[in-house]
Amino acid sequence: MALPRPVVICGPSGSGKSTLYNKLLKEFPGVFQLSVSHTTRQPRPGELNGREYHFINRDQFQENIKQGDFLEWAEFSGNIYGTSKKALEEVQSNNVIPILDIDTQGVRNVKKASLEAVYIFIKPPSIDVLEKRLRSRKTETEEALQKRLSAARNELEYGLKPGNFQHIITNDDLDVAYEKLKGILIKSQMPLAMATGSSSSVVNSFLDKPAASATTVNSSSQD
Ligand SMILES: Nc1ncnc2c1ncn2[C@@H]1O[C@H](COP(=O)(O)OP(=O)(O)OP(=O)(O)O)[C@@H](O)[C@H]1O
Repeated sequence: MALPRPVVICGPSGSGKSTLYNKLLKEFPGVFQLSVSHTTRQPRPGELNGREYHFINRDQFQENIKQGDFLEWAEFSGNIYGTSKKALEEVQSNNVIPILDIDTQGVRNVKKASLEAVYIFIKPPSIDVLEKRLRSRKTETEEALQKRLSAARNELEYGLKPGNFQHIITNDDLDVAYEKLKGILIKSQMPLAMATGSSSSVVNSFLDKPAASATTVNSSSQD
């Protein structure tokens, strides 16, 4: 049986990726699932192995990388994070559509693995708006915020380059951006059945369909 096509959601920190896919997960429970990454960092209080992350040690992670078990991996602040083929297949084998939240480096690597994914880039309306949103999220120190803004410029350069993503959504008005996301998923043959709430037909409608042609959609009202 063919497996559901993963949805790759990428965009600079603060562009609204998690806000958008969390709406999707909430509106369509059992249809989508976030793929659980592996990490060498220690679990934080309340985090469960296999739920927030698969927690493994560095030796094991490096061994798994050697074995080719990871679709993509990267090191941040002294810890390795990555998406394993197995984690993705586990979601797919339950006939659930995996969502991958990865950065542009991860996208480059996932593309090498020829994953038949839908690639969506979330773009902030501007760097100024991105900065405002990150500041009001109040999750970063000034230094971390500056790092994220500087990384954002590179992410945008890759994300907006024609051909790198099948779809680009400008996250201006959240509700409009979310409707655009759903529209893209419908065009990608997934959720004709979303309206019916039937997860199996959602997944079935998503199987073995050709990649949608490149589109750029904008959540702003002039769109
Ligand atoms: N369209 C929008 N209008 C206003 N605020 C928004 C919009 N979309 C997201 N936000 C807010 O912007 C902040 C950043 O969004 P979010 O945390 O979803 O970004 P992210 O891309 O997942 O970031 P990260 O990669 O750092 O996890 C959040 O506080 C969120 O509530």
